[in-house]
Amino acid sequence: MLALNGFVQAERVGPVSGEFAAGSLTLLIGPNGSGKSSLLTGAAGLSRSEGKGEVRLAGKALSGFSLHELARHRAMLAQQAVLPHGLRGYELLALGAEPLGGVSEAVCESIARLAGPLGLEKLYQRQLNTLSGGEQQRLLIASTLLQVDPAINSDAQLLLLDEPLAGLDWQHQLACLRLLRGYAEQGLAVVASIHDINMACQYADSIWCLHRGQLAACGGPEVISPELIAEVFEVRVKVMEQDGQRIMLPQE
Ligand SMILES: Nc1ncnc2c1ncn2[C@@H]1O[C@H](COP(=O)(O)OP(=O)(O)OP(=O)(O)O)[C@@H](O)[C@H]1O
Repeated sequence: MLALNGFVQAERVGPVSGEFAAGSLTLLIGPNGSGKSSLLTGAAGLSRSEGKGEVRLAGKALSGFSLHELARHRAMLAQQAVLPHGLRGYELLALGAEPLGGVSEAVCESIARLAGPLGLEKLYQRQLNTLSGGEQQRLLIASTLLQVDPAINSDAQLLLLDEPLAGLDWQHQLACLRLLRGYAEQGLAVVASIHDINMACQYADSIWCLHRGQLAACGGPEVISPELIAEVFEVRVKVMEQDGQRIMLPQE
């Protein structure tokens, strides 16, 4: 779905080549500064003046999409999303629906489907600047998901999220990961950066591990070995098995 061919962004990331496939959830891991945000920004078509190499969405160069087209084909949650001041929760969600022609009955149904898992109901009428960090993040995730909800946007192809789990409690981290899996199962290419390596191994179809701007490993959860973690993160891990699932614990 989204193909990168020799993608380079300034001196931050690349050259990187690979594909985020339709119908799959790819999770990006890597230490601070390894290039995850730079890669996501390039994949979203938000670094046109700095990016080199080819980025193609469903075969078409991303540089050939107008901003309006991009807004219908892909959505991106930035790591430090700026919240418009003075807005209430429901108004932020309405912004997510803007590229779809505004808040229709179908959009309201989509919001209602997101409301349970992301705990939105108590947030609709609240002013954004009075919300906790995690509450703001839940609204930002909802607004991003709404933009490419396959139920209301037939052009939706790609969903990119930079550290969507940051600031979320466990209940909402799991809800968010389940929603991302659901979007992938409906045919989107879903890509998110994440710092919890065990969660990445549990939920991802494919993991991309970045190290100093390069792809250090790429594939199923089995490519994430203690040796790779030691090399990339400079942390020793102990491996445990629980109910057939491998869990890595960092060691002092
Ligand atoms: N606008 C910028 N100008 C110059 N250098 C930048 C800019 N943005 C990021 N960098 C640098 O590029 C490198 C990659 O940054 P990036 O934000 O992509 O990393 P990351 O993997 O997302 O990190 P983190 O886990 O801390 O969010 C870092 O060394 C960072 O300092």
